[in-house]
Amino acid sequence: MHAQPSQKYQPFPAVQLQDRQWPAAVISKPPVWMSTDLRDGNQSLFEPMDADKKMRMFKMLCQIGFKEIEVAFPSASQTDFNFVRTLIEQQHIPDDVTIEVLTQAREHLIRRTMESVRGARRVIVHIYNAISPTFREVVFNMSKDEVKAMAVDSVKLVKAMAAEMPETEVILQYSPETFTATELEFAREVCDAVTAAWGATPARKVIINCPATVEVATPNVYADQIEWMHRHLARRDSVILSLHPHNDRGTAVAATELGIMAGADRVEGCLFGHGERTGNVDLVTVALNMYTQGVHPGLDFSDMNAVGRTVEECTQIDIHPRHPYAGDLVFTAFSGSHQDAIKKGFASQQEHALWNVPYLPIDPKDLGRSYDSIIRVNSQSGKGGVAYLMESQYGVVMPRRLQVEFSGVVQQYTDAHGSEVTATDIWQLFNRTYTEAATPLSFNDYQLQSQDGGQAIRLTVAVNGVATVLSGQGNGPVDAAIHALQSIGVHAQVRSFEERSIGASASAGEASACAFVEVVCEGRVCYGVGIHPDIVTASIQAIINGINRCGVVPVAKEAAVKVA
Ligand SMILES: CC(=O)SCCNC(=O)CCNC(=O)[C@H](O)C(C)(C)COP(=O)(O)OP(=O)(O)OC[C@H]1O[C@@H](n2cnc3c(N)ncnc32)[C@H](O)[C@@H]1OP(=O)(O)O
Ligand SMILES: CC(C)C(=O)C(=O)O
Repeated sequence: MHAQPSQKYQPFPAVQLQDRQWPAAVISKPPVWMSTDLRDGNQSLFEPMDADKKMRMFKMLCQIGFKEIEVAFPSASQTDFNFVRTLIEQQHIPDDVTIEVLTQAREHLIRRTMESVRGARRVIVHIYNAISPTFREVVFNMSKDEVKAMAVDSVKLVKAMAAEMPETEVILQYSPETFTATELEFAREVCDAVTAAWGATPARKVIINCPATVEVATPNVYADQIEWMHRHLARRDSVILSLHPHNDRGTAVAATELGIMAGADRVEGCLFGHGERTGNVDLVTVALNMYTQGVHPGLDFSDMNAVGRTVEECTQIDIHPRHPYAGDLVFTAFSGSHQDAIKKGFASQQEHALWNVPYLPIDPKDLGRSYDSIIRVNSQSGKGGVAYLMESQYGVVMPRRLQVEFSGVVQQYTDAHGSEVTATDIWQLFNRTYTEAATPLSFNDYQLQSQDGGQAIRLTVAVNGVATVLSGQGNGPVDAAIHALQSIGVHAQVRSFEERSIGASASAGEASACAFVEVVCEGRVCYGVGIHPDIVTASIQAIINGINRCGVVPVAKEAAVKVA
């Protein structure tokens, strides 16, 4: 890198607009959206879309709700020309959708473009020429007047050709390409000349599209430029003021939002920000940002996964896992405090109340995303995340002290393995630790009888693999089992006992009771868990697992009856 970047690059000059209004504006309605996925998006792919992919993308854009779609640069290739013809001749264009075609402001290209749209019901013909000083001097070697004439002559040609095809409603769009790098006075002069040459009226508006062909400044500068145009363009009531931001500085979304606040009526961009270099503005993000402020964008992303898949297949470029609203990881929290807050947020969220879940700016369900991957566990995670997965995937709601204990077990595992643990891994770890602590004692069977206002139990256990029948009495089955175990020298107390039902699920099996017992034995305190359709069996299994985990060593007592 240059040691003195100021010797190579200069700061973008501020726009003289002292009384700018946009900073206080609020976006309260969506702009007109124009998807240029099939043009700007397409022209920047390794492999431009073939006819099938273009059609697939076109149909999806219609389904999402785009009413204006730039479908091709027809003079660029036969594929593009034919695609426009197919759309028109095979009547693929819904009544409420207007296709758009792009051409340079050059006569032979305009003629070819107009030929491509013959027979269409309605079409936006989009002409552009670059007008900034660099293009005037370096690319065209033209004066300002010559560059303006290039635009105006092209408009006149489109107008004349449109008059010869009365069956087609032709809407004119003009883009002063490289607008953001152009003197504002000159940009306005060219645009006003275009508006006049077209004869725009409030009933027959012209679209003036001001592109950030290359994003060259902070988004507030773009907003100033747009507000300046909004306030200075002639016949503003006959003009649809449009934005076409690129993302060279990574601020296209911000520039678009500020541009709308500054007075723009319309936005051009691509899904997931495809387009030249760093891409066009991502329309998904702009639209859903609006949605999260309570403004419906008029575009439907309720099956985001399907939209993402189609775009990936058509462009052959993957969506980044952290791409706003759409990436695989954007509804995922790995870190403990985030997981804890999300878990609590879900628990307190009422069905029809305003959305208020920490760390999630949008309800994933609104985009057809499930909650499944919201919490994922690695070494950065805490008890909340582990508890969330146990509950959401297996229906097991752990008592708080068990959450703390088990999260330590998971932490040891993630530290040892280094990578993410799945819900299945956690479930296996849980069972290995709490429900399958089968030595030295394991539960076989029980029989209960009411006796003297309490319960008498006949408990069959295996002690180091040897089946043994024990008897005991108590004020309930748990108490009776604890007493029965004393006959083999196991002196345990129950410090806490909770039993919950866990619903039938693919992972946990049939509907069951889940007993969590905190056992004090041999000077240690350990949880044991039992899961079984029968609640007494679940409780006794939990006690025995807890006792085993305490490291008990049972001894044979006379009261114990060995079974052959
Ligand atoms: C910012 C944008 O994304 S604009 C859209 C850009 N998209 C594309 O270019 C994709 C399709 N393009 C093409 O297929 C071709 O470039 C065509 C059909 C437009 C033109 O093809 P060619 O005539 O072979 O010219 P070529 O591609 O070499 O471009 C150079 C010509 O374009 C002109 N040109 C270059 N930039 C511009 C511009 N921004 N505005 C108008 N004319 C331009 C040049 O002056 C030059 O014209 P000349 O041959 O009369 O000197
Ligand atoms: C043709 C224009 C609108 C363009 O694509 C650009 O300036 O980026």
